[in-house]
Amino acid sequence: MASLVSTWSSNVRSLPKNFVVPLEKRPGKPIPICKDIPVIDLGDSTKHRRADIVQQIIKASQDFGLFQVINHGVSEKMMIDAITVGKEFFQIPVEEKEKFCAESGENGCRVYTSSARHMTQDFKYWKDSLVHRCHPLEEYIKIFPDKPAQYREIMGPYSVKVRKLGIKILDLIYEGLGLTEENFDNYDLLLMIHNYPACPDPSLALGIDGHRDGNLVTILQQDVYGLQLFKDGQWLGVEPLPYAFVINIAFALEVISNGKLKSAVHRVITNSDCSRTSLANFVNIASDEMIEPAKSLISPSSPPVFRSFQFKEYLQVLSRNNSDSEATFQYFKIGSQDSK
Ligand SMILES: O=C(O)CCC(=O)C(=O)O
Ligand SMILES: [Fe+2]
Repeated sequence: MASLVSTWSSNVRSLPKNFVVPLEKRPGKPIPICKDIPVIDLGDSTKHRRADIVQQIIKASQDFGLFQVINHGVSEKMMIDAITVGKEFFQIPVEEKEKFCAESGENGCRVYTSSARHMTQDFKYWKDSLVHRCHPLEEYIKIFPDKPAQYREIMGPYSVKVRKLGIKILDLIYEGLGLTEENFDNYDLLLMIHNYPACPDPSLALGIDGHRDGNLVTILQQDVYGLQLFKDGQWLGVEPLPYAFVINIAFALEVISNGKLKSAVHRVITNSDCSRTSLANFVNIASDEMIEPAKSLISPSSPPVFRSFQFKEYLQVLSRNNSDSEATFQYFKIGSQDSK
């Protein structure tokens, strides 16, 4: 049976009941775009400019946990091609698309509606997602979808460039935190392509509820408005700037920074006019490595705020908590009532 929202959404005029989110989660009144979210120019990294960029990134990561970057080294053409082919994936014939819905394990390529753990939720999010790992490319290119025809040819080089950008940003952040000698060779990249079809009733639905990402940093390309950041008790709209990437500080980086940087709580709302596509690139530490507050940031006056764990433990706790990233955050926080 056709299960993906993108397959049938244009045929429905009202929101199916199982997509109505609980009252307290509904988007509420329209949220304007926030012009204060920093936009950082990564071009020109002469020595003086580099120190300035490091400062801007650290400040944005402390104040917002989210910022945008421009002049980041990924060409406009590459960005257009990537989002176009991502959109096209959700338009391939239904039988082709739904073939990917069968579970194919952690190292496969999967397509699903709502979130990976929607089975355990009473309601669904108004989105479909395609997910696969990207690094090392020689190993993973064969699991990339073979439709649309240009998918591998476009997303292969895109993922390499985006991973490079992620490492550049992490390098700047580690410099700002005073951490050195990081070896980035084994850092992972997971790509999620989200498709949020035009929604018959955006006031009752959500693309995805408020959450923190679990990895180090997420590099997000978006086409139309929908992303919101939770800061100081309110939601702020994140502007879809052409050719910019949104950089999200995620949980593992908050842990490594011992709480100096803040992971961004964010969500996505839907709209009734058009579909929205986003490419979320999750840069992460290798899955078997320990995630823990950096030793150089720990002292008697600055004790560890989080305990050490492997990413696979994070995923287990997240799953046990029904994908509630706040409960998962508290679990790893030292001194919190929910911590182990
Ligand atoms: O679609 C977006 O803008 C954000 C998606 C997201 O938050 C995620 O994949 O974790
Ligand atoms: Fe996210």
